[in-house]
Amino acid sequence: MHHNLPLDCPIRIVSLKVTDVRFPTSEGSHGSDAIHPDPDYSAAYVELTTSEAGLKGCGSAFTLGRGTEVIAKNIESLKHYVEDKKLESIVNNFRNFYHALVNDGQMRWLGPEKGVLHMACSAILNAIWDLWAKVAGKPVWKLLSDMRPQQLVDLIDFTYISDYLTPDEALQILAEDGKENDREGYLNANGYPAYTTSAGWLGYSEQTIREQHALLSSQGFDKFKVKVGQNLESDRARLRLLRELCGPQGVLMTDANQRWSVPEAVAWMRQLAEFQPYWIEEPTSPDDMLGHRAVRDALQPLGVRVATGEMCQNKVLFKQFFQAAALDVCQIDACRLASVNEVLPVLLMAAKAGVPVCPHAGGLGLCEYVQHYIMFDYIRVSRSLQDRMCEYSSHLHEHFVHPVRMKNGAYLPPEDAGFNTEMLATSVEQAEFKK
Ligand SMILES: C[C@H](O)[C@@H](O)[C@@H](O)[C@H](O)C(=O)O
Ligand SMILES: [Mg+2]
Repeated sequence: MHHNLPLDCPIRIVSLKVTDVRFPTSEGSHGSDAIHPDPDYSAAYVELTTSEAGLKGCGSAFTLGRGTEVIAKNIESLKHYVEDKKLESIVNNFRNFYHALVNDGQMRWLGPEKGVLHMACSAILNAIWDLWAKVAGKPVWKLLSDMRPQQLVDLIDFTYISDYLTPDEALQILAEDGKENDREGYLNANGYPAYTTSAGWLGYSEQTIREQHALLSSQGFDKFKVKVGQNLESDRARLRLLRELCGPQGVLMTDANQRWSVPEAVAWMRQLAEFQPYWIEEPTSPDDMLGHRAVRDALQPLGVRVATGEMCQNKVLFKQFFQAAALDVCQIDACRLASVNEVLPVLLMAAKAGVPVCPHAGGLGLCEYVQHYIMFDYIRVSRSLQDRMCEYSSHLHEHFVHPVRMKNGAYLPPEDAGFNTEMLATSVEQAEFKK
């Protein structure tokens, strides 16, 4: 593998520090849905200090408040994978490093590759990617977009997925096509299309929905997601309101956050179909592939797609969702999948399956992460914007050193080196949860 860092002296990771940060978003019902009535947007926030003064890698796992300390503890148990290691030795053998980390012989019993432990791995890997991109002097999407196909394939651990995607197939998908389509230029000029959830949280009053809709449409948004699943009459009222506000051309999505059984999902969505929802997100358990498939089959005649993925535990489950044709829209989550090394194969499997990827981004820092994935997906993987849009929520960006930049309801490609995930020191200090 030849990533070859442009370094004179190798950079060593000196220490890993993890902080439990929590913001009281539930006070304003921001982020609320049918199954999470009081989310406090939080994170286990990792900082890797290095032998280079002032240079650090920052990453996180997004959480909802209580329980963040559990992920933080898991991260501490994995410290020795990075402390006193050279960055070069990690990224030049990234596939092996990744495999060793997510398969730690003792910790693995708590997973494998799922739940708290996998999110802990994600936070650590996210911080390594931030560090690598900073050292390379590029934003992560650009670091990836500039890699040769083989370099990208070398980042991927094909364990448990090679029956669906082989390294050769991955190479073929990534093989550079002519530069005649200037997709990077397109993104710089127009940005990547987004939709927003910030007018549709379940706990918002009619007045808040109206105010948020007015504000967000003045910022150029014309696609809105509405939380559903708690009360049918209230769902119908809120969808009617947003349909009125958006007009017949506006795009409306619905999100049930796993609230229903399969038959309930179908019956409930039949009652909402007249408002023409573009998709229903997480209609049932995130682990129930065949259930999703049944909902998809039942709703197809109504023109309602099935979206899922924010709680899809790993690349193996995503593989099965593709194999079972159980989803129309793939919603990767940047802190549940274990960073770039696992998002990459999911993007590639989605491309093989012909499924658009529309990342999940309601949460702390998720917009900052996923913008890198959509830019890269457009430039090197799917090479398409057809049926694609990335979630945007407007909360807590002010706590980041380099927050997302939006223009006319679209994400502009990030320009700063790194993963845009470094938080302001003052914010970390203020939001640190003290027991
Ligand atoms: C608790 C969270 O805000 C979720 O409601 C949120 O991530 C949501 O599912 C989304 O799709 O944005
Ligand atoms: Mg959702």
